[in-house]
Amino acid sequence: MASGTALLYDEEMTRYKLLWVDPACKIEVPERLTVSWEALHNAGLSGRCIPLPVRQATEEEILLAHSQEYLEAVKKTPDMSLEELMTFTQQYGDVYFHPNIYHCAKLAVGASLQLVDAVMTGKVRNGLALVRPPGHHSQRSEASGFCVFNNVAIAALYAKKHFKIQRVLIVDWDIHHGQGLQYCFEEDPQVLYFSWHRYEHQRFWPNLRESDFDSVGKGMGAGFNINLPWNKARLMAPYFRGLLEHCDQKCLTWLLASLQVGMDSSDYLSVFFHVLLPVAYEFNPELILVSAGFDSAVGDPEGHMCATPEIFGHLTHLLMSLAGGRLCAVLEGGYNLTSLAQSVCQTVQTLLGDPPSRISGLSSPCESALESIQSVRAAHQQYWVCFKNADVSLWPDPGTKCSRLEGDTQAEEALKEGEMREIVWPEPPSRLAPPIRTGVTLPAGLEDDVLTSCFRVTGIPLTPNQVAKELWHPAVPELKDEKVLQSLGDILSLLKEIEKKEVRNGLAVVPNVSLAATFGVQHALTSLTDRVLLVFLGNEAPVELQEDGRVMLIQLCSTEPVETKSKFYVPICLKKSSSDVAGFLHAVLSLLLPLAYGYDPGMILAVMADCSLVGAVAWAQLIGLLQSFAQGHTLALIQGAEKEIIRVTAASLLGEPASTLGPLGPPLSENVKAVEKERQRLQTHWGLLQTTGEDHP
Ligand SMILES: CC(O)(O)CCCCCNCCCN
Ligand SMILES: [Zn+2]
Repeated sequence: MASGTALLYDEEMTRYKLLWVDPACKIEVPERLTVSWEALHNAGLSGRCIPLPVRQATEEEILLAHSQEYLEAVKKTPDMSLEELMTFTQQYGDVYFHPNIYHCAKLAVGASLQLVDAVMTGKVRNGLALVRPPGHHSQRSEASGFCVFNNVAIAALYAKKHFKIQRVLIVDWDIHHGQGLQYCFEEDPQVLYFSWHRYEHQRFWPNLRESDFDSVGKGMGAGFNINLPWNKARLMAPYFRGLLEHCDQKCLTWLLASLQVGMDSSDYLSVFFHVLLPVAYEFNPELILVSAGFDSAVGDPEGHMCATPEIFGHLTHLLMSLAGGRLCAVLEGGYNLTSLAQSVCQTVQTLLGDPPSRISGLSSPCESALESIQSVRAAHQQYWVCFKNADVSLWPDPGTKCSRLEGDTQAEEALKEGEMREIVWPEPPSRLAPPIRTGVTLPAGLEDDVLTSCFRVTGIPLTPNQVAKELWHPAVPELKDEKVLQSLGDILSLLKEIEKKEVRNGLAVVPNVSLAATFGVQHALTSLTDRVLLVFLGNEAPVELQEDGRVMLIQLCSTEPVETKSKFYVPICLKKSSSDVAGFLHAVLSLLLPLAYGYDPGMILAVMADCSLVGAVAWAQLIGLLQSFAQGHTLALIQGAEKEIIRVTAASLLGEPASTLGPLGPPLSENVKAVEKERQRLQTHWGLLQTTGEDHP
């Protein structure tokens, strides 16, 4: 199994810059690379990566995505005078040339291809290419938006050609629409292109009608282009204009705060749960390319978004469950040197396997984001079975100009200038990863190769009255069984190792999983955290739930569950769940993940009481996704000695990417209905469950 994270960087790519005055281009500066590289170095992250040399792309490689005449034209720029460069630049939009930019553009492509080689040959598991110029706006015969060659487009075409892969997912989280990628792959069903971008009903650059959600791809490529437009824009009502003239800095700050209309982490995660991940799992990619633009982070002069840098640690982690973890991230935009550097570090730290930091204060997606989510799901409903049962009342026709009050550019600029001075955000919390990743307690005789890299933990068996004290549980005969008392002692020592931050997560194979789960929850609540998420696969849920919210129980069962009104008890009844992998996944993505992010637990207990409910691969996928939470503090409890389940659980807890679920059939409609019913019931309590705007129930 491949391991290791590649990091590609060459300071040669800092040796070009804007040589004349152009307000549109002044933000694309060499320091973008140097601050990112230095931040990775100072955080001790670059030292944990595998450095790979960049190289110049060959002409043949560039011609995969660009025309000969365009290449010939760009080839002439190194010998051009300043005037000739300015004239040459005029023919394109929002981009600039420099005598050394052709050289750097070849290095940016070459770095991307080196990364694809290393990942596809298994030399590394994943990696990041820190490059400039960026690429996702450049087209076959045209430079655009600071881009000269389309790094990620060439990487995808190169991967298809040299590694014979047939399904590449491109995730473009840059705040601008990568129209160059859309044009390149819109008829290609082998490359699924997903982009979110500021759109504001076509008022935001590059102001293209085809950046809207109804551009779904063409011909054979229909369904393989997903645009998620962000349409909320600051409403510069004319009466603000008057106010501005009398506005001092304080009032400007207040005004900005009330206008701060960028999207935040709740919006981003909702799009992952309800749009990108369902399609990505159904597409079942063999490789993930990320057009990693960080102008979608807070503080960026282009993006004006509110999501703080740690969100990129989560977005990266959620994507690492796909394609067997083969993920190549290539830098695109990002112009606030502080949030750019922090976001790059968050991304690399997750690629290295460190647990994402807890994200608190998530709420629900804003109304505008819900409109976009609903519109995209409706537009793609005919192409992806995961949206088959989505509420389809299509949002206003695409491309409608919302009745926005026209912006007042002078005031808008004033706001922006003022705004840039005002935005501050907390440093991302440090993400300590304990020295030992996985502790394991299991009955003797269950040796297995993967378990050797776990840390064996054996506790002192509990005495019956110790249990009576620790366990608010009616005394049951099992509590006399010395195997049970031993396993409770083992769990106690595992939890203590986690509590002491010696161990990140743990696996216990137990004789009685219900007692173990009850004991684990109660001990975690007394010594580790005030919120435990218990994910229980089996029909008899162990714990009585106090409605105080200190435990959230998500129970996957096969028999009709009890009716419940509780917002902390979520029974998910799935029929034939072991064969309906798509139904299981739908429950995980549209219900379990949003709930867990909204609940923000300090500990996760993942309990497999009944091995027949889901297959080993689906369970391993779940264990991987659950490590997004609680700084990776996951305790898996398994009853019985299903060797395959034990092995995949340990492998996933150790950070091995779960193997892919393979092509997914349509989910059983009764299972989708059961999940949708729960989602409807709970979405007023847990906002991340929402997928539609208010007006459309
Ligand atoms: C890689 C990238 O997507 O970040 C490039 C964005 C280009 C933006 C051009 N317009 C700039 C207008 C200045 N206010
Ligand atoms: Zn951008």
